[in-house]
This record gives sequence, structure tokens and C-alpha cells, in this order.
Amino acid sequence: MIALANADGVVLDTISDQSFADSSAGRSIIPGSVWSECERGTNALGLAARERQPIAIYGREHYFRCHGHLSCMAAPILDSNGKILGLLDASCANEARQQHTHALVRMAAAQIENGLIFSEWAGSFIFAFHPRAEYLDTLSAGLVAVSRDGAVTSINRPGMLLLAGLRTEQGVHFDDLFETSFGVAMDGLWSGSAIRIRDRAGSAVFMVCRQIGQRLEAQPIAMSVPSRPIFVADPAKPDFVCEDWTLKRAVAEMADAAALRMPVHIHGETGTGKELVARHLHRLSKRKGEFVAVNCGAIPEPLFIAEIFGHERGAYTNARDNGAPGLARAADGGTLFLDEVADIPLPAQTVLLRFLDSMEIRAVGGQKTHNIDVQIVSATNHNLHEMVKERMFRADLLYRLNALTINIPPLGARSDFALIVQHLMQKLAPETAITDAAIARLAQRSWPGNIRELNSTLQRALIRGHMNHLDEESFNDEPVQGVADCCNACRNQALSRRRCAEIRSVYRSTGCNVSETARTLNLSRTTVYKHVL
Ligand SMILES: Nc1ncnc2c1ncn2[C@@H]1O[C@H](COP(=O)(O)OP(=O)(O)OP(=O)(O)O)[C@@H](O)[C@H]1O
Repeated sequence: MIALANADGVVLDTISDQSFADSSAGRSIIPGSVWSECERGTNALGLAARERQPIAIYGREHYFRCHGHLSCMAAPILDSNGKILGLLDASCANEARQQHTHALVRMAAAQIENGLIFSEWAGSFIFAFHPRAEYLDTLSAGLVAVSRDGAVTSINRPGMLLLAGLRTEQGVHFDDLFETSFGVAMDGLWSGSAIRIRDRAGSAVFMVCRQIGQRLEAQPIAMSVPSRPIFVADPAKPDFVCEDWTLKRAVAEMADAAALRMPVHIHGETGTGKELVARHLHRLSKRKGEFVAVNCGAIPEPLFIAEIFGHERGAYTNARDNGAPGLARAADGGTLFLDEVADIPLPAQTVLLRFLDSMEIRAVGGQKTHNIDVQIVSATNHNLHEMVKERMFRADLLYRLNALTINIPPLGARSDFALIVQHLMQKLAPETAITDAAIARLAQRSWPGNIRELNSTLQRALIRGHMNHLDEESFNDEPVQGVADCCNACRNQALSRRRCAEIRSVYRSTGCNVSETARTLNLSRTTVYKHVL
């Protein structure tokens, strides 16, 4: 049973399976029942309210013997001033208690707290931050809501912990918390990519913009906003826009491939949604294991085999102390997504081929082999057949990977362009409409960075916008073709300006190909993105 209670421990609502609801334990937790500590002695709801932290109370730990057959895990839901808004509780018969329920209740409470920040501060920018970039999408990330003039309106609990020692109350300025000023940070944040800045205590954090502040004072005007959600929650259906006829047909074929565990290769320009398609395939496969994405272009060549297939303790210089099982084993029972597969170094291609033939792996420096069961999905924006001709990619590996090939059309060629724009608008700024004329104008542009670039363009227009809708004028400042010589973040920094100009020049000379630019200049693709989009 899940119960929601107010700050005094009065149960407001419950959801329960029938047998528990009918049991004597279930009948004691009903809307209106009071679970404050002074009424019921030791119990999870009462103690969580009193201690202001998650609490689990098992069986006989309850003060009243009549509750001895209950196990309850409760967590308070706090607002950003630390006031308790309510309590969430999961209760079950004591014999059915599980440790991980406690973690789930805590996570659910944290999710509600984050959701409240988004709904309460729709007029603010909301930034996620964390010392590690891969945690930006998790509940450990700090969230800070900031008004359009840089005043902090709200910070979530993880954010307070990350900024411990600094003044975090409502009204402090972004510049009081971070060394990079609000204006300079915004230059980087509006592009949609993560920036790295230091807080005033000197710790480096990654930060990304999760919500663009609306201009709430403007009144809505009649405009084309999608009247119904674009997606319905059905795991068999893609959770991305897929109304383009060629893409729809290709995606439909994936269900059979997933059922037969056929290797699927996804081809498409950068930013067309290859990873989204790969994740959809994983959902379709209903495999219990993880979806493990490997950016093959980001792993240095000497480490590639060890990273994928694992290594034993001390297998090579700088190897992790206890060795590592490798990404292929992490994907056992699930899906291994080899992104940027064209970047796999030739020696590693041979090892990968052997693995695909046998589904057997042996860690570097190890003796034992392990059989694993993974769905292989690969992706690239390169023409692997051309690379085979140039002897840069093994033909036998290509034919092992591409039992089914999905070609994702570039954004400019998609018949569902308008739907994609509406979908991105709904995610970025659900209250903001966009005119059909503006969509038509966007459709005429070239989109070398595809949907990712379209997303950044909409973000920029929303930040610059003075109304609560976007029209043709909103895109007047957009460069129609190509890019200026340096990006906004580098414009005032003499040292990085030259480097930035070089990146942008190589980007143009490669026909706006991010991967190619990254390879030519020996940079990560993220760095290239930061400077060109
Ligand atoms: N059909 C779609 N509907 C909605 N959003 C999409 C769609 N396709 C892509 N996107 C969005 O575009 C961005 C890029 O998608 P994704 O990372 O999957 O592209 P990619 O082809 O794997 O890029 P790269 O080759 O650069 O790694 C993501 O933010 C994704 O959510």
C-alpha cells in the first residue's frame, strides 16, 4: 500500500492491492487515520514527520503491538525552504518487507520534490548540476531555479548538499553561488549542452539547462499548440516522433529483429535520433538486462578491448585496482549499443567479430571465458560500405552487425517535420505556441545537426523571445547558412577564440560533420558541439 499523508501524519489517500487493503493491517491505514507519533507511538509516518527524514519501521519496532505485523517505510516531501509538505509511505505485511522498497519511497519523494520545483517555478530557468556529468539526469543532481535576472528562486535537497557551506536561501544571486557569472553561464547553457563551472567553494560541477523561464506576463494568443499529447504510454510504440513513412516502416521491422535477437545497424546523420531508436529496440525486445550504450569514438584505442570485454586486476598499467567486468558483461541479458561503431580501431574489430561469432568473452589478463546473451545494436553516421572499400572497416564485421539496417532520414527530408517541432516545443516550453509560418520557415533551412540542432535553435529563440509565442521573427537572428567565426562563449576570450574559429572552420570544411571534425582535431564530439551549435 502506498499512502500519502499531510505534514501531521493524517493519511489523505492510499493505493493498495486488494488483499492488503482487506487485511487488518490494511484497514488501519485509511484516509483520515492519524499516524502522528503522539497518537500512535513509534511508526514510520510519525517518525518521518518528526525527524524530517526517511524512516523504516519493521514489525515489532512499532510501539503498539497491534501494528507488529506491519512494515512501513515513509519519507517526507519538503519544499525548498525545508517545510514538510506531506509524507509518502509504503506499507506491507511484515513478512513481505523488502529493503529496496525503502529506497523506492525515498526516490519517489525526491521525484515529487523535483516535480514541484518545475511546476512552482515555471517562470524560472531550471539548471541541473552535479560534479559528474553522467549524474545530471539522476535524482542525485542538484536543481537550481533562477529567475531571468539571475536571482535564485529555489534549490532542491541534493542541490543544497552539493552547495553545502554556501548561502542558498531564496533571493541569493547565481553569481553568489558560482564563480562563472550568470550571463556567461547562460551563453553556454542556452546551447543545450553541459557546461563546466566552479561553485564559490571551488568545486567543479557540470551544469545543464532543464527548463527555460517563460515570460509569464504575456497573454496567450491563438496559435498552433498540439491539443493532445503526441505520445501515448505504450511500450510497443516509439516514445519519439515517428510519423515519417520510411522511418515508421523501418521501426516496425525492428520488432521482429528484436524477437530473433538479430544484430541491428542504425544509420543516420548526427542528431537524427539513432540512440532513441536503439533504446526503442531494447524496449521492444523486453529483455530484462540493461541497455548499455558505448560511445566507441570516445574510448582511447589502447583501452578499447579492456573497456568492452573487461580486464583482470593489474592487467595493464593504470588498470583499475580490482579489474573491471567490462561493458559487454554489464549488458548481459540486455542490449549492447555500439554507438559510432565506425570508430572502433581495426585490431579491436577482430576481437569484436570473434565475440559476435561465439558470444563468449574473456577479460584482458584473464583465463576464464563467459558466455553472455546480448542484443547487439550498432550505429554510425559513416558509410560503412565505403569504409570497407577503403579497408578501414572489416567487411566480415559489417555483415555480422547489419542483419537488419535501419536508415534514419535527415531532418530536412522528414515528412513529420512539423510534429517534431511541436514535440520539442512541448518539452522545452509547454505553454509557448509556435506559428505555422515559423514552422514553415524552419523547414526551409538546412539542418546539419538535425534534431539536436533544431532543439538548440528553438531554445535560443525561446530565450531571446519577448512574447509567449514564437513566430517567423523569432528566428531572424539565426544564421541562415553556416556559422560565424566563433561561438558566443568564446567571443570575449582571446585565448579560446582562435581555437574555436579553427573548430568551426574544420566543421564547415567537413560539410558540418561533427564526428569528422572531432576526429580531425582529436577532440571529443561534445567539445565540437559546444563550439559549433
Ligand atoms: N524522432 C524524434 N522525436 C523527438 N526527438 C528526437 C527524435 N529524434 C531525435 N530526437 C532528439 O534529438 C536529439 C539527438 O538524438 P540522438 O542522440 O538519439 O541522435 P543520434 O543520431 O544518436 O546523434 P549522434 O550521432 O550525434 O550520437 C535528442 O535530444 C533526441 O531526444
